[in-house]
This record gives sequence, structure tokens and C-alpha cells, in this order.
Amino acid sequence: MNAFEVTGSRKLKGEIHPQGAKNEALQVISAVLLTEEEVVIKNIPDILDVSRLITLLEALGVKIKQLNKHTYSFKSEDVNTDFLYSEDFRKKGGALRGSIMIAGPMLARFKKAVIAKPGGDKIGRRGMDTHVDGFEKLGAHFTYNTHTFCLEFTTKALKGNYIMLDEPSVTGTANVLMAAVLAKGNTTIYNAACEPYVQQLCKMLNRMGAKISGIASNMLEVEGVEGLHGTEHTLLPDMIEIGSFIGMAALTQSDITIKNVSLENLGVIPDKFKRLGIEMEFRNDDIYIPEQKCYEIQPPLNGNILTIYDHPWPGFTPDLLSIVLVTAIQARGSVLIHQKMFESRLFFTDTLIDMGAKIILCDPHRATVIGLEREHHLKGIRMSSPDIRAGVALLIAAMSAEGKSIIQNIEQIQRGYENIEQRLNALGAEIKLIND
Ligand SMILES: CC(=O)N[C@H]1[C@@H](OP(=O)(O)OP(=O)(O)OC[C@H]2O[C@@H](n3ccc(=O)[nH]c3=O)[C@H](O)[C@@H]2O)O[C@H](CO)[C@@H](O)[C@@H]1O
Ligand SMILES: C=C(OP(=O)(O)O)C(=O)O
Repeated sequence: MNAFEVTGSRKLKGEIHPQGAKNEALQVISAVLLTEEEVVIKNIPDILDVSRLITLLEALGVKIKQLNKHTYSFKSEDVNTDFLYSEDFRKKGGALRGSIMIAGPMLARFKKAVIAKPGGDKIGRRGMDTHVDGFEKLGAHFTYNTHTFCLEFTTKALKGNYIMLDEPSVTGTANVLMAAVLAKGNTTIYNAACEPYVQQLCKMLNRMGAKISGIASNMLEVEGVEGLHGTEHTLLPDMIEIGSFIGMAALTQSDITIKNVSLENLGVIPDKFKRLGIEMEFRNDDIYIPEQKCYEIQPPLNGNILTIYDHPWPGFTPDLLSIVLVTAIQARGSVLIHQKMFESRLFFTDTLIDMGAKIILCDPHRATVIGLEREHHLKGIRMSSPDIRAGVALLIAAMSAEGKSIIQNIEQIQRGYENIEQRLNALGAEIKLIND
């Protein structure tokens, strides 16, 4: 099995370019099913989750051409809907969470959709109710197939409706939106997620001829249209990767510039890292992080311990809390990390404690980090990556630690970070891909 061997205590220096956004890629690649015309998507990251979705679309009959390393052309002219009911579909769809977003386009264009038991991170309960409720409100008939464990949908014709989502699910909003754009009449999606991923999807759909307003708000208004046409779309840089690099720079005492970050789409992300005392300079659209021996957590005005918690956008994304947590290990001061959305994302703190971090896991949702102020170094150990973001947090910890670490189960990291070892080694890291 592939693993990373990491030699720690290496400071990084230089420039790094973030990849295209993984979670946006999974939405907009699913959207190519909404038209028979050609859709060209640029800045697609070369990561496992994307190649798994591309393989799934190819198996459905979509003609896909790689135009260059990060640009693909998609043409969904001959889609084989029988494939949805095959064992192969269940296997391919079950390999990633993002595959659930082909359901909205399939339902809209072909009047049938199947959602295989999805893969993705094992980070606690991850519901599908928002997707099912939304499709039903648009007029889909839903059955749960007890033999295949799949969610199956059919419709004679989707009809616009007022839909109040039970929670602002990111993939749920994207799925219901993609179904609504081809429904007859008007749809309102209230309590919608409005992450940059969803905003980008809306803009792409409008370029294809959809009529969506309310973009970036929690109320999307959709005027159904008869059909959509082809377009070209460029993915935003991956804000989670950018946040990961900020945390990595601070913990490893590095001096790096993160290029072309699309600052206007980062929301509160830079500010949360600044609350940990991390200095950064915005130079045009780049973020420069100078080498810092010491960074001091900024408590709130009343002097209490700082809490950093997740919240639907424009709140702080849950996908960066593991990174904030690991970054705080060498800070001066203490912080409470409160992961509200997922109940199994903080158990990796046990590994950090083994490495020498001062962390109290208060309960599955909350962990207090007491900064070591670089008075003690973490020690390299053998560990395993439990999920994508904890995996990168462990990689950052290993890069800052004394001695060697082995990180197993790195497929979890590779599904969301492109060639991470090569890109970091180019800045001075020492990460080897090994068979362990
Ligand atoms: C492929 C993809 O795009 N995955 C992202 C997507 O997953 P995904 O779309 O699957 O996650 P959802 O947004 O549906 O919800 C995540 C979990 O949080 C809960 N929940 C959701 C909203 C809310 O306001 N309160 C709340 O507690 C839900 O019950 C669920 O258990 O969004 C998550 C939340 O940003 C991210 O972690 C994932 O990286
Ligand atoms: C949880 C994540 O991904 P997924 O939804 O694909 O499991 C993530 O990207 O942090």
C-alpha cells in the first residue's frame, strides 16, 4: 500500500499554486449531463475523486477528451441510462461522495436517476434527506431499493415548486438546483447553501442558458427552461488547499507565497488563520506568509478562550477545522475547536497527542489545543490518515516534527490534493512516496 515517509523539521520557501477546487469540480462536471452540447472545463485538479467521477461519466456514455493537463471537454450526447441499474454503477458511484450530484441532471434530462450508497469521508452521519425531499417537491417519485441499497427516482415531468431545504446542504443544493433548471415553471430554493462552489455552478448554468437569480444568497430563484447549451467554465482555486498551505507555513516556520488565490472568494478563511496570530500579506491576488517563530492566538475582547467553529457559508468551512487545529499546536495561547457539523472528524487528535501535542478531546465535537510555543517539538511516528482533511493535518504535523514519520492510507489525501508530495518537495519538504 502507498504511504508517505516524511522527514520533518524542514522549512519551506518559495511559491506554490493552488489546484482547482475539488468540490466545485465535482458539481460542474456533473452538470455536463444537462446538455448534449460540448462543455469545456478548465483548471480541473488531477486528483482521485475527479478521475473517479470522470470514469463514472465515461461509463454512462459521456464522450470525454483531455485537452491538456487540467482542461477537459465533455459531450453528453448518448447517455446510457441502463447503466444506472448495474453493479458497475454502484461500484463506481460508491467510490466518492460527489457522485450523488449526477442525480439532479439525470432526473432533469432523462427523467430517471439512481444514487448508489455514496463513498467519501467517514466523518459521521451524512444524510441524503435534503436531496430526496427536494427531488420529491419537484415531482419525482422516490423508492429505496432494498436489494441494491440505492435511492431510485423517476418522473414524468419535473415541475417547479417552492422548496425550503431542511438544511443548507452543499451537494443537496447543487443537486436540486440542477434538477430545477430544466423543470417546467419557477422554483424557489430557500435555505440554500451558497459556498463559492454553488455560486460557480449557478454562473456556469446561466452561461448554458439557465435562468437563476439570487446567486450567493440563501434563496435561489429558478425559471425553468426547455434546454441548455454548451459552455466553457474555469474552476476557482481550491480554498481548502489554500487554507491548508497557510496552516502548513505557520506550523513548519516557512516563508511561502500562495499564488492567485482569488481572495474575494476566500470569505473568512484568512481572518480565522489571523486569529491564530499568523501574519500574512495580500499582494495583489497572492498571499505571502513570512517565516514566524512565534504566533499568538488572539483571544476575544472579553479575554475568554478563543473558539473557532464551522458554520454554513459565509461562515467558516468545516473542511478547514482539522487544519486550524493542527496549526494551533505550536501557537502561544489556547483555542477551542468546535466541529459542529460532523461528529467523527476530531478523533485524529489522538495521533497528534502521541506526537506530543497538548490537546484535550472534550467530546466528539470539541477539542481544546494548548499551544506549545515551540518549546517542545512534535515527534515523528507511524500513523494512518483517517479522512482527507485529517490526513493533510497529519502530514503538516509530520512535516513540523523531529525525525521521520510514516503516514499510511494516503489515498485519503490523494483523493483531494494533486501531487502533494512533489509540489511540497519543490519548496524544500522531504516527503517520499513508499510502499509500506
Ligand atoms: C463533495 C462535497 O462538496 N463535499 C462537501 C459537502 O458535503 P455534503 O454536501 O455531503 O455535506 P452537507 O452540506 O450535506 O452537510 C454536511 C453535514 O453537516 C450537517 N449540516 C449541514 C448544514 C448545516 O447548516 N448544519 C449541519 O449540521 C448535515 O446534517 C450533514 O451531516 O459539504 C460539506 C459541508 O460543508 C463539506 O464538509 C464537504 O466537503
Ligand atoms: C469531506 C470532504 O469531502 P467528501 O464530501 O468528498 O467526503 C472534504 O472535501 O473535506
